[in-house]
Amino acid sequence: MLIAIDGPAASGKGTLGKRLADHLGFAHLDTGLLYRAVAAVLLNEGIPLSDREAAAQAAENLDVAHLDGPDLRGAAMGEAASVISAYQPVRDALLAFQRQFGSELPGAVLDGRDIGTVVCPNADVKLFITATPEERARRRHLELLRRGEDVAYTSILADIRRRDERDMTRATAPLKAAPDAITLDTTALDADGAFLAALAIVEKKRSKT
Ligand SMILES: Nc1ncnc2c1ncn2[C@@H]1O[C@H](COP(=O)(O)OP(=O)(O)OP(=O)(O)O)[C@@H](O)[C@H]1O
Ligand SMILES: Nc1ccn([C@@H]2O[C@H](COP(=O)(O)O)[C@@H](O)[C@H]2O)c(=O)n1
Repeated sequence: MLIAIDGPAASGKGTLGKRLADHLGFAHLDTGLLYRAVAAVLLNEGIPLSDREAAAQAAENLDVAHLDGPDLRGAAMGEAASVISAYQPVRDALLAFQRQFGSELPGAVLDGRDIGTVVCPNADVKLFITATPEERARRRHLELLRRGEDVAYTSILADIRRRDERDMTRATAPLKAAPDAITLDTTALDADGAFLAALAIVEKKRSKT
């Protein structure tokens, strides 16, 4: 079974994806980490994010075995990832790995921006996770504070709005719900509530197949 989760920044896709995968015994891929890792190569080597060729090359040579490290999860890397993810050759270079991850396993959960629309259009369950920008900024603010990054709430909110706008309006694989996705607004749900609501959708689908 393949579960596709899409949604805007800090909506809780990764948290939900991991929790669903752990509960169901599935593998989980946070595809945002792929774009963050490509951005990290450029930033670490002092290459401008506007260098499309260097970004494409970094994506082609990406070592997907090393997608960890606290730096990748930081605010600056999210912003940089959003810039290079708009380049078609970068997306092309990362597509095969994502598709393969989903198809060769008995169960997988992938989360990102274009999973239900481009990467796994035939996913068994498609979820589009949302929350208001203010609530998402509140969550990200708490998360960054916990990690020792003292960024102002207003700056995080502006960052989230800018990233959403860029991700939704880009020409290639824009962030949007697939026509057959179920939208889950988690503004008033905590992480447990979001998990239970998503699990109910998955279980309903499983009982029919
Ligand atoms: N329903 C929820 N209620 C409150 N906090 C939540 C909820 N879901 C996730 N969180 C918290 O919000 C923060 C952002 O969640 P998460 O990283 O899962 O979002 P994301 O959509 O994967 O973000 P990004 O797209 O930027 O990678 C985390 O600190 C997480 O613990
Ligand atoms: N399938 C995806 C996943 C991510 N992106 C881009 O990467 C940025 C960072 O992603 P996070 O989920 O880690 O926040 C994001 O803003 C997108 O621009 C993507 O294009 N497609």
